[in-house]
Amino acid sequence: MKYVIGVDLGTSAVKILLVNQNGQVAREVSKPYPLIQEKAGYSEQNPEDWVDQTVAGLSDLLKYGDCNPEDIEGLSFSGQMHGLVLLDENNQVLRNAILWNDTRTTSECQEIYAGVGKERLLQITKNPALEGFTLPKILWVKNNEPDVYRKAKTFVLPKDYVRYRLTGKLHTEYSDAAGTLLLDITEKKWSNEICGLLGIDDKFCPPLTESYEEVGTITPQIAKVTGLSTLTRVFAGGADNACGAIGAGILQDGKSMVSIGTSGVFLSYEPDGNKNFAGKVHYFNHSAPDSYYTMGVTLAAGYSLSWFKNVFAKGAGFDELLADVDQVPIGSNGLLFTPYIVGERTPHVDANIRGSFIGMDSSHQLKHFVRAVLEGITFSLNESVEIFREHGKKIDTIVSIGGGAKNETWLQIQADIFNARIVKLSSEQGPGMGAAMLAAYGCGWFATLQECGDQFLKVDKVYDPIEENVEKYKNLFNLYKIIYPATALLNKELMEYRN
Ligand SMILES: Nc1ncnc2c1ncn2[C@@H]1O[C@H](COP(=O)(O)OP(=O)(O)O)[C@@H](O)[C@H]1O
Ligand SMILES: O=C(CO)[C@@H](O)[C@H](O)COP(=O)(O)O
Repeated sequence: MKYVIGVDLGTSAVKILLVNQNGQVAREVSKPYPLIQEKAGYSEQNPEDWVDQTVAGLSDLLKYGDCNPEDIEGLSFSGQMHGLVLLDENNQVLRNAILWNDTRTTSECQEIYAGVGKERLLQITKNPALEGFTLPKILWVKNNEPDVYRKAKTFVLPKDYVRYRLTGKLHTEYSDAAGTLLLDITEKKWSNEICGLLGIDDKFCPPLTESYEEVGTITPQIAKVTGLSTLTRVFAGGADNACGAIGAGILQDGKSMVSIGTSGVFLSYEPDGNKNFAGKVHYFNHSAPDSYYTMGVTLAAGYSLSWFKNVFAKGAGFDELLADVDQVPIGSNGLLFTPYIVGERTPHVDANIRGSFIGMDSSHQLKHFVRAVLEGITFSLNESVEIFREHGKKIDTIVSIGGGAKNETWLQIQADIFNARIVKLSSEQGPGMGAAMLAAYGCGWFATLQECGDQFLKVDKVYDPIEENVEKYKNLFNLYKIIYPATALLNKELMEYRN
């Protein structure tokens, strides 16, 4: 039997899947790493932690999996998007990576608009300047850490750095380049115009390739420590949402998915880069050939739940924490939660907004708060679904992936709030599966990714919306939407009290 490996460099952990030629997951390993949050709005990770944990995970996979290393034909990557990894002339890391959920760059976003112009930026990149994207982070280092910036010769995205350490070859690929705000996404070229207007040397941008291109093989040194073969072919891989979409079978017009990982995403396939959403949703190159996707992003989706668990139920597992939520009625006995604990992106581009529990009552117990958190995260994603529907998209079926797809009650809540059929696949690890599919396609096992999906992806269960619940949630959603405008000013004023 032949195998491929998909490495998903998530925000909470690296998750590695060993997948056989039939698409069955033969073994999976997960290795966590910490977030570094020095101040409110800051979010960093040490790239060395990613490398160490990926190497440790691959070693475990090889040690305890019963497959011959030579039978692993290909390996590819999926990675958290937008994170800035700055490298010097010897490709040494210059500082911690600044992540996608770091919002320190509001003034750099203004600098981008002032230098490039809002309209021109949207024409070239199809996206607005958001704090989470890579370009504002590059400018932040330029403005605030000039000594570090002077030494920087190039940058890459998180999974590109790990791939570099495994192969010795440095690249990025279009799906992650699209999230930098430096790519002309329809021309598929770094924008010399944006670089020029913002004083960035265009040699600073790394070489570009396609997600399914072979970029190298495993170095002898990495082969020695992990047990991998130096013959295993390495393919570039993609942004986690592009890979998640591949792993959820979002490969044709009309297909949509929701992903609840650390962030939350509602994503829809686009056959071309020519639609106009006026920057209200993100518009990026897909990792599948000649295609795109659009998405709305909730910054703290699964992260709101893990934050809640760590603060109020430390030591409990997710299954234990969620065990009673099906006994709590819709609306959590009059308790609403907004998941803005690190600011928000869609539909409210606001680095200052913070979360709320509205309607706390002395009768509320832990389970009411937990259900309110699940409902609030899902309401936030429904604001993205609403934008797509307002733009004429028909959304009646949504594939659900990520950690949030592990819980049955939450899947039914998704069906009822989105008013759409929710499909759960046999593996909820969309991004890792998408990376494995890119490797399988790159190895020539299938003529198209679609053919690979037909073989690899299996529906486990579907959840249909329940009419009575849909009606109740429609009313609650209208109340939920009042919270943002009602709390925006309050949260702005509270900014000075946050460290
Ligand atoms: N059993 C579970 N039930 C519900 N949610 C879960 C469960 N396990 C994990 N999660 C949620 O999934 C999130 C992690 O999802 P994952 O897709 O692994 O994230 P990432 O790719 O960002 O590292 C956690 O923050 C948590 O909110
Ligand atoms: O910033 C975005 C997308 O624009 C995030 O979706 C990141 O790509 C992180 O993903 P997860 O770790 O939550 O999967």
